[in-house]
Amino acid sequence: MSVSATTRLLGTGRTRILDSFKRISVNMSSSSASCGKRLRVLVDMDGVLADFEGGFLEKYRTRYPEEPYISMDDRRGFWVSAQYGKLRSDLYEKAISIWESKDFFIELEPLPGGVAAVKEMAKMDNTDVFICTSPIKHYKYCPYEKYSWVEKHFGYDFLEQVILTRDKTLVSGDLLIDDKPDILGVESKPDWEHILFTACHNKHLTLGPSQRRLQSWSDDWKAILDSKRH
Ligand SMILES: Cc1cn([C@H]2C[C@H](O)[C@@H](COP(=O)(O)O)O2)c(=O)[nH]c1=O
Ligand SMILES: [Mg+2]
Repeated sequence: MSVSATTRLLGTGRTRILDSFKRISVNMSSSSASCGKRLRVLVDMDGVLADFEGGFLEKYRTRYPEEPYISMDDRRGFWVSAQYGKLRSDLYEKAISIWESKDFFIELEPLPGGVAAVKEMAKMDNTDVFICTSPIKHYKYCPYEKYSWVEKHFGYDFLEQVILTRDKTLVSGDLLIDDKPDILGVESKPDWEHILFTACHNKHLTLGPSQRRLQSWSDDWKAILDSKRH
């Protein structure tokens, strides 16, 4: 057999061995997650830790004082822009102009109890917490300000825990605490259980029998975490 054929054969063998190792390690990691060695919690940012709706309304009313607005009580549906667009078509762009502006994301106020809860979660035994948040495509300020917001409220070291993605279905975890009712992406069966965090736009929705809510950070988030530990 030629040297190159032997090298190819050895290469194939090595690839097979590496593949077997990968399969074993993937199985080990998924089984250790399911027997609860470490719990991985993904926590959304806008509408869960940062007050996107409150920040939006305040800045929209300041910039467009003559225009109609939608109070928090009247908010329906996840997309603010869609509801403003239904109110009057040109308000769609006006709404978007608010969160595309400099300082919108960094100036969002923390929602009550969220920062303290996540800090506490991060200190719990066998628990990994990540802030999993979707940046807007107008990327001039948003991604930078999302990192800055985490540094401002959690400290520099917590930047390790930030996941910026527009597709949360690709992220693995046991729980995703998120205010968006439908979290869709390329993965049709994400690993995580979605816990719907109550917000002005979703509080009227009736959930399916197996779906769970976290009403606020005063609600029993520890019980939800414990229910996923084995
Ligand atoms: C309401 C609303 C939000 N967005 C943007 C703003 C945020 O970057 C994301 C939501 O992120 P999350 O991780 O799901 O909280 O969406 C938007 O583009 N249009 C809207 O109406
Ligand atoms: Mg959100």
